[in-house]
Amino acid sequence: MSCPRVGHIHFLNVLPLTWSYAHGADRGLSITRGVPAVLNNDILTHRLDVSNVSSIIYARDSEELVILPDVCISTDGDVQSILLVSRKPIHSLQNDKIILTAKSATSHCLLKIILRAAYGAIPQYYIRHITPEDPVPDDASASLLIGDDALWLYHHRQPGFFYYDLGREWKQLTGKKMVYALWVANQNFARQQPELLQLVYDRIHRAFRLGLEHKREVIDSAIAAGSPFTYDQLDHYLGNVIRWDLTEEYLDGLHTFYELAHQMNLIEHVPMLRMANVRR
Ligand SMILES: C=C(O[C@@H]1C=C(C(=O)O)C=C[C@H]1O)C(=O)O
Repeated sequence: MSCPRVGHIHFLNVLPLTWSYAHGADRGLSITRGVPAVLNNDILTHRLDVSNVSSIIYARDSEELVILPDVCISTDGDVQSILLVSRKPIHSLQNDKIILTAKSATSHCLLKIILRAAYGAIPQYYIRHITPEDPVPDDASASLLIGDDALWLYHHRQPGFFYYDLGREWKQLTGKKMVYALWVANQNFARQQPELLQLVYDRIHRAFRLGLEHKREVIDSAIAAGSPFTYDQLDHYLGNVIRWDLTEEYLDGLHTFYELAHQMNLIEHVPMLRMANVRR
């Protein structure tokens, strides 16, 4: 039996899973680590069987994919690690130049929806590599960062910039929860290898549970490995800010996200949320 090829976004927002993979939960899986933009591409080009991907990617290729139930990366309000850093207050952005991190897909759409629907702005967007040390290039008004870069900026704000948490902005705009990432499987893999799909699903669930049971050790080991955050910052971020449960309320938030993205022509249609057929 060949190893299922599984993608893993190695941001701190899935640290309990990363820790468990490093402690044996990766047995029998072939894991590829990467940033969302790369894994998004890898699942669509069939280089992976299952992956943690940007939630907007499912809507762009829903015929080819199924969603793993009960797991996602989401928040109810503040996210801390998806930030717009701006030289101007958000309500004064108009047709300004805004740089979007090259690592993301969902946050690009989220920002476009928020600026258009809440602030009436249609800026010019450019995708570029940006660093937290120099977040807003001289030729731009604002930048969008995600993941550990954004979390670092959230805790190390530089004077002269305005910071906007897109989880909070989304909640203000819609009143809903937001799903940033899903675990999806390629439809062919799901159909042809149901027992391997079940193995991956069970592994991911058990790995999250194990990582959360060892939360103190998980955070200590990240700090010992050089993570530039305090224990309390990560303790709060993991579980109080970032959530991993894909319940009805989160699915409702995801559906609203797809509807607004469709209204703005960011996706061709609002997809049906098709769940993989696994024993839970
Ligand atoms: C909450 C976050 O969500 C991330 C945002 C993604 C995107 O914008 O495409 C993809 C995966 C998530 O890990 C984060 O960046 O920390």
